Amino acid sequence: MRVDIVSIFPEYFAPLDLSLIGRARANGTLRLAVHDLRGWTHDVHRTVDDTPYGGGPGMVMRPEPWGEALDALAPAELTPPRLLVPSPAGVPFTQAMAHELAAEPHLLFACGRYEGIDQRVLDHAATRMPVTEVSLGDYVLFGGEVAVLVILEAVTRLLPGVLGNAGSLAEESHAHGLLEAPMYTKPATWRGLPVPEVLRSGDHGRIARWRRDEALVRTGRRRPDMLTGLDPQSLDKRDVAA
Ligand SMILES: Nc1cc(-c2ccc3cc[nH]c3c2)n[nH]1
Repeated sequence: MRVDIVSIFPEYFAPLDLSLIGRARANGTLRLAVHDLRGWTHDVHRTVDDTPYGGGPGMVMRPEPWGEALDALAPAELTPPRLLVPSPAGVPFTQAMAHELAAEPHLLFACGRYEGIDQRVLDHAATRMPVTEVSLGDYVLFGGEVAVLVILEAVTRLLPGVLGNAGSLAEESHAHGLLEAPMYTKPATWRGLPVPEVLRSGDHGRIARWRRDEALVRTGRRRPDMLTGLDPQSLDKRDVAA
C-alpha cells in the first residue's frame, strides 16, 4: 500500500517511523511519504491560509496550494488514490471502514488546520478521485494530523504481515460486532484477585462460551448501540436463552 500525507506540520508524523508501522515501511509493506503543504506555495511567506468569505472567526486554508499538491500526488495519468480528509463534519471512522481502506492500493490524506480547507479543493478533487471526509468522533481537534495517525494505525495493522499474530485480529473488539471479553495472564492470583476459573479449565468450548457471554454483557453495558445491529442468529441457542 502507498500512503501520501499532506500537512503543514509534517513533524507530527515522526511516530510513523516507530514500531510496527516503522517495520512495515522498512519491509516495503507500506510505502509512506509525508509532504509539507508549504512546498506548494510560491510567496515569500509561504502563505496557506486566508480570511473566510462571509466573515466568521479564524482562517481558511487557501485552495491554490492544495490544488497543486493534489495534482502532484494524484497525477491524471495514474490510477487515482482515495482522498481522505479528516473533519468534524465527516462520516464516522469505523473498523469496517478500516478494513475497506486496507484494501486500497493508494491512500492520500489531506490534513486541514485553522477552520478547515476551502470546500472547492474537495469538490474539484471529487471530479477525479474518491473523496471521503472522515470523523474520528464528536469532538474537535486542532487539525487533521492526529486523526490521520489514528486512521493509519487502524488500517496498517490489518495489512498482511504487519501484526505478528494475525489471530489477534479475530477476537478483538469490533471484530464480531461486540467488545472483546476481559483478558488475563499470570499470576493466577494477584493481590487476592483470581483469574476466572473457566480460563484455567482447559475446556476450550466452555472458554469460548464464557468469552462470548462476557463480550455480550460488556457490550450491553457499555455500547448497547452495537447490539441493535447484531444478528440474533449469530448467537448460539444458550446465549439467547440466558
Ligand atoms: N473527528 C474530528 C476531526 C477533527 C478535525 C479535523 C480536521 C481539522 C482542521 C481544523 N480542525 C480540524 C478538526 N476534529 N475532530
